[in-house]
Amino acid sequence: MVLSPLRRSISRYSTMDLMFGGVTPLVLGGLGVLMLYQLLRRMWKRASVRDAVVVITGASSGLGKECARVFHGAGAKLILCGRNRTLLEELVQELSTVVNSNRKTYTPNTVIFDLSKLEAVTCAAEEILKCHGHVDVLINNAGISFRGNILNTHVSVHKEVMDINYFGPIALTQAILPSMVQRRSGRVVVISSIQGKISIPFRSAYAASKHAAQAYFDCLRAEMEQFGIEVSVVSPGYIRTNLSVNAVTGDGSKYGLLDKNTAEGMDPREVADAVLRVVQRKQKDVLLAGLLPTLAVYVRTLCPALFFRLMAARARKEQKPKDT
Ligand SMILES: NC(=O)C1=CN([C@@H]2O[C@H](COP(=O)(O)OP(=O)(O)OC[C@H]3O[C@@H](n4cnc5c(N)ncnc54)[C@H](OP(=O)(O)O)[C@@H]3O)[C@@H](O)[C@H]2O)C=CC1
Ligand SMILES: CCCCCCCCCCCCCCCC(=O)OCC(=O)COP(=O)(O)O
Repeated sequence: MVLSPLRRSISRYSTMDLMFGGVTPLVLGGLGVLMLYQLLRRMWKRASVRDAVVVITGASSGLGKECARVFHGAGAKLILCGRNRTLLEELVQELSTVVNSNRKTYTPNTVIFDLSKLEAVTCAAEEILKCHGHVDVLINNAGISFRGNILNTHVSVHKEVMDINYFGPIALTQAILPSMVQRRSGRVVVISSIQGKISIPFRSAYAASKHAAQAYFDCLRAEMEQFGIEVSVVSPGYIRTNLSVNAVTGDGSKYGLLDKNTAEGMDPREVADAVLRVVQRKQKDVLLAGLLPTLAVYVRTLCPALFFRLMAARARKEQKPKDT
């Protein structure tokens, strides 16, 4: 189309005017307002854990112990759970001596029980509720891992891992939920794993228990929303703890070794800080892992055939000496 010189200059003028005088500042201004709104919304949405009653299972070591330190520092009223009374009492002692000039801190309570014993879990839930009359945040952190070839694994071992990583936490959650529902308030956090999203060879019992937990807590999130109760699933990659040392093998014996991946894993303190942020920001489902494990989760979803090939190759390469 050929424009007359006058119409060309009007058209050019309108375009320039629209870009620099009209639309651009409007768009930029709009974006600025939107960003400010999002920032303020995030700040308003933040939940404080100060004075909140926070239950942490598996607080005697590793990630649970670091969560205890971080949530204590943030001013939470802690109820620390585990089987090892001595380790938990040492932690209470340590936390009681921490001086925090910024905010009031509380001496934690402890509740000792074995997650694999369902009656003990029910009694423990009653004891937990008696501490402060309610629970604001339940962090299902305790867990055990597994090392073994499926061919040499007793079904009783699958059951043991499932009892500790799945049935125990869901029994505890269900025992505490009614009081949360009554108060129309509360948050349930579960420390799952990247292996709740993908399954890698020689981890069958562990990966299965973490997948089960992911499914259960996703259902719980949907069912609890109407009562104002929120659910967070946190899925970390390797963390530098005793998880591999405490892992169980196919015949039920302890694995007892610190794996290289675990030794080179994330600092538990950083993961604990991230768990605090998950609670404060009310995040629902969070991956805490490096590029490769995160990529693996996407490849498993988008290109499963490739993922299965990679895992089969890994299985051939990584036969554990204990399994041959
Ligand atoms: N380390 C890692 O690489 C990763 C860990 N995770 C998850 O983090 C969570 C914490 O593990 P982590 O700190 O690494 O490992 P640790 O072995 O250091 O800690 C495990 C905790 O679970 C408790 N626990 C184990 N069995 C039972 C039981 N039968 N009843 C009650 N408590 C029990 C232990 O306490 P006690 O002995 O006193 O009973 C201990 O405090 C687990 O759920 C794990 O799956 C997720 C991804 C990566
Ligand atoms: C073409 C691109 C392909 C990319 C796909 C890459 C596939 C690589 C596989 C990576 C596997 C990551 C496994 C991570 C496992 C993990 O972090 O687990 C956390 C734990 O719970 C550790 O428990 P464990 O008992 O196993 O120590």
